[in-house]
Amino acid sequence: MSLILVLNCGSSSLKFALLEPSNQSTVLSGLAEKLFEDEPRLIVTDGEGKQAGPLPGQGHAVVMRGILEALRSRGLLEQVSSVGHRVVHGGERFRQATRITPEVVAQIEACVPLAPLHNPANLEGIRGAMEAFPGLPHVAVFDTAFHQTMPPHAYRYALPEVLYREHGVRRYGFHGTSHQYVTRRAAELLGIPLEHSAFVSAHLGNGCSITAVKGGRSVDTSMGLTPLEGLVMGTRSGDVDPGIHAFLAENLGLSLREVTEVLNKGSGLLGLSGLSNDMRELERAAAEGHAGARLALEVVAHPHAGVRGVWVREGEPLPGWGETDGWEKITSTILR
Ligand SMILES: Nc1ncnc2c1ncn2[C@@H]1O[C@H](COP(=O)(O)OP(=O)(O)O)[C@@H](O)[C@H]1O
Ligand SMILES: CC(=O)OP(=O)(O)O
Ligand SMILES: [Mg+2]
Repeated sequence: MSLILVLNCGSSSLKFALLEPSNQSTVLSGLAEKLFEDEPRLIVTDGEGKQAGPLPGQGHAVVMRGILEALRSRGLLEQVSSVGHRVVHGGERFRQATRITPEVVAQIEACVPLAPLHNPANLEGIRGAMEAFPGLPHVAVFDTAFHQTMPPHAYRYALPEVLYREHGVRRYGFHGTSHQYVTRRAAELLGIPLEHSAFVSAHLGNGCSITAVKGGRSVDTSMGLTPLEGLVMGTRSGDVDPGIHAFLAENLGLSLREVTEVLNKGSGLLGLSGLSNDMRELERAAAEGHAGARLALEVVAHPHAGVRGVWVREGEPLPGWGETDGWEKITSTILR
């Protein structure tokens, strides 16, 4: 068998799958979540069922070793013929999946400042897998690529033109593979030809984004220059008044790096609740009366949390709604 290993190094999790390309079946898949918390675990699913085991440390590199062991113990290591990597930020350079070369790695590194929670994790996955499978083709699939069809009025910020022209300051959008997949699949299931379809797709996990997809092409999305803009997320603030940076710097003496850290890692559900970035835990705590957890759920359900923003920006009602990733029950609250 000639199998494709697919790796998705997310901000808080690592998901992988081993695929049989001839019939698109999944031979093996797995998930390691809460990678930076106590006692991270790897759950592997194969034909026999699910097996969960502790990981000997935190972070993506440790999970990579766990995945290789899971493949080795099942005699699958030698059957891997290529590796696909989810990469979050590809800037304007990458409009499609791209074979990874040292030059491509350098470009992904150059985008680290634009996706500080993600591109470093993606690079760890790439380096770990390239070490494990040095002779195989590795391909990067970019979150940003699907959104390259957005028109300028959707991707340009109302900022001086020179910032776009010389420094690439624009909306890029993320979770593109996910939005593309769910809207294609939704059109298929509804029997609508893709070119006549129109959907709003919500990707709700630790990172959250919403995208307007018309005729199978992304026309607008909530995430921006970085995956910080838009919806309230696990540890990310989503939209805030841009004046907040100056306020925090001038009144609390925070450096820009510290402000970025607060907005990316200490905000969102975690910041609001003071308890957790995990929707499951917040739902439990809210049911038990935890005030912070309740507030966090109310804030994500509020229209200002941005779910309706893309819809409104697009200017016309879009009939379809697709949803994906971690959150399972929250959408009905949001759409209320
Ligand atoms: N069954 C569930 N119900 C509600 N929320 C869930 C559920 N499972 C996972 N989640 C949420 O999804 C988050 C994980 O999102 P995920 O997209 O898998 O991670 P990442 O964004 O790092 O890839 C968790 O922190 C939690 O908030
Ligand atoms: C771009 C992004 O937010 O990704 P994730 O959901 O993996 O955090
Ligand atoms: Mg995610």
